Amino acid sequence: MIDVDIELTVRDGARRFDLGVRFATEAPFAALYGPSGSGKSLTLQAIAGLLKPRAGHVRLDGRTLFDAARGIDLAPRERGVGYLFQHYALFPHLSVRQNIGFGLTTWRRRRLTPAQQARVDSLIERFGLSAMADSRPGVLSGGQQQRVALARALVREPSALLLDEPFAALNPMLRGALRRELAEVVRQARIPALMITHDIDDVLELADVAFVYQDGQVVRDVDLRKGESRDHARRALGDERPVESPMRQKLRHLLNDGPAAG
Ligand SMILES: Nc1ncnc2c1ncn2[C@@H]1O[C@H](COP(=O)(O)OP(=O)(O)OP(=O)(O)O)[C@@H](O)[C@H]1O
Repeated sequence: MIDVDIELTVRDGARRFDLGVRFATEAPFAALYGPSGSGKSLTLQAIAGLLKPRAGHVRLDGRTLFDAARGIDLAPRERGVGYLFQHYALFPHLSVRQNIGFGLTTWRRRRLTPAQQARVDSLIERFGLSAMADSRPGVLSGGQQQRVALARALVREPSALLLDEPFAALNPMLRGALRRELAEVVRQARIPALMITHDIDDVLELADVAFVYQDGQVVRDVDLRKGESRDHARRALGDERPVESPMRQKLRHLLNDGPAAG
């Protein structure tokens, strides 16, 4: 269960941006959907504790991470959330193994305990990264880099996963396959995920519920589990593009995802 109700303002010279959003859901996979610059990343940063709202609260599974009125503001490390950054933010000078283990180290203690090392190894195996565990991120494909970033986000056994445009760095050919992979990882980890995206197909393929952003506010929420048609969901999400013909849809699936079933 994630419950967010926050107000914050950021300034950049004479420019200011006001964010005032409120949403709550028990859905395992929620999306924050909206145009560029509408406040999605600021929301994720506030949930992770990287930005401090001036008012409101953030609750996760009944735990209060932030509450302005009660003076609660947990440090990012204490919040128990995994963060997958846009473009992954892997350390180029560290190996895959060191990147994954990084979240478990501190300034004072750089070496992992045997138990922590075992956890890193199990993630390396689970994500199919054994052959490249000692390689640096620069030599990996986009999909492999995403897996390293996901393993790093999960290494501290978080109670929620925050995903900032998880497919932004990938070419369209890879997106379909990696959406399925991400869905499987989130299902296996049994923790709720909150994903931000401005790609409507990410929402339609992955999310149970979507909160639609506009100018720093949530203007609509859309329940995608109702079993209504994709076209209906598209319209509810505010997608004005003309509806795709079945032939074009099939072509797009063939191009992105390989042969369609049936
Ligand atoms: N640290 C900051 N200081 C000042 N302004 C900021 C800061 N971070 C974001 N902004 C501004 O706040 C607004 C919302 O930014 P945000 O990154 O949340 O948008 P977004 O919906 O995530 O967009 P995108 O999909 O492009 O990532 C933008 O106008 C942005 O320029």
